[in-house]
Amino acid sequence: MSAAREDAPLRCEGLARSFGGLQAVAGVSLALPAGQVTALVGPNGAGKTTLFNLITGNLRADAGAAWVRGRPITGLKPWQVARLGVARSFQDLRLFTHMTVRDNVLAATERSAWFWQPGGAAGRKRRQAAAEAALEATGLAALAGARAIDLAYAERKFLSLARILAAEADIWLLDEPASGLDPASRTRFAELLRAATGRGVAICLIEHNLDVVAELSDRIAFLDQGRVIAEGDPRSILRDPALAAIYFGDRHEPATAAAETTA
Ligand SMILES: Nc1ncnc2c1ncn2[C@@H]1O[C@H](COP(=O)(O)OP(=O)(O)OP(=O)(O)O)[C@@H](O)[C@H]1O
Repeated sequence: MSAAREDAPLRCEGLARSFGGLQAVAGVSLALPAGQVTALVGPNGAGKTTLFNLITGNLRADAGAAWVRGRPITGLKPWQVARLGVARSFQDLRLFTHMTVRDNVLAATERSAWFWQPGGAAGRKRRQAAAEAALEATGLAALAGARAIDLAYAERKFLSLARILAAEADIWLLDEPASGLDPASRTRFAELLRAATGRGVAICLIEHNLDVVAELSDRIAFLDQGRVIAEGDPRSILRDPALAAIYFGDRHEPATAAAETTA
């Protein structure tokens, strides 16, 4: 194994999980380098969200292991993984919809409180400051007193990101964080990611929009049928015709395609 892989803040080896007869994740080994955005790309059902769930402890792995800064996390509960500095967002956002924007962000700081922040009044103050900074950075400060349920779609996406920012984690797992964002919001989102990688955060992003992937990612891991089948530089992966065929659902073997053409 390369030194870079060993040094990565988050690393997994041979993670696997099936549901009944379906092998959703079939032995994934992956490292997330500090200060880089890794896009997890692949067709629907490739196992991307399941992989996140295995890393964060939301699902138990059948096989394999994962480490945060060299510490084994396999078998830990989600809150224990969070307290090691892994922050995660969900496709369905999972906000506390009837709480205020500020309280949503504060709740995220509390989950990560033990190892990262001092306790008592000083800890509370620091968490409040982190929450306010996250609200500022995501453009939500003016909406801090609004209920999450009353936010527009893009604002909810930024609230989800503000929760991640406030947790002061150095590993971010983001499940389709940019989907449905208008171009201006996407630019703001890209700036926030760049600022985070500039601080050394390791980011893994599940993303279906390949323009967003090209714009945001430093590297791609291409997942298909539960396996990483290609990994590396976005330009070469996005130009690979075989991967494009898998991504867009055209899995015809040449013989089959010929047979169909002549039928
Ligand atoms: N809890 C579950 N029970 C049964 N099957 C599941 C469960 N979670 C995921 N699966 C199945 O595992 C496979 C991988 O799902 P997963 O959601 O990880 O894929 P994905 O790559 O994230 O897909 P998408 O891009 O559509 O979100 C799919 O066939 C899915 O139906």
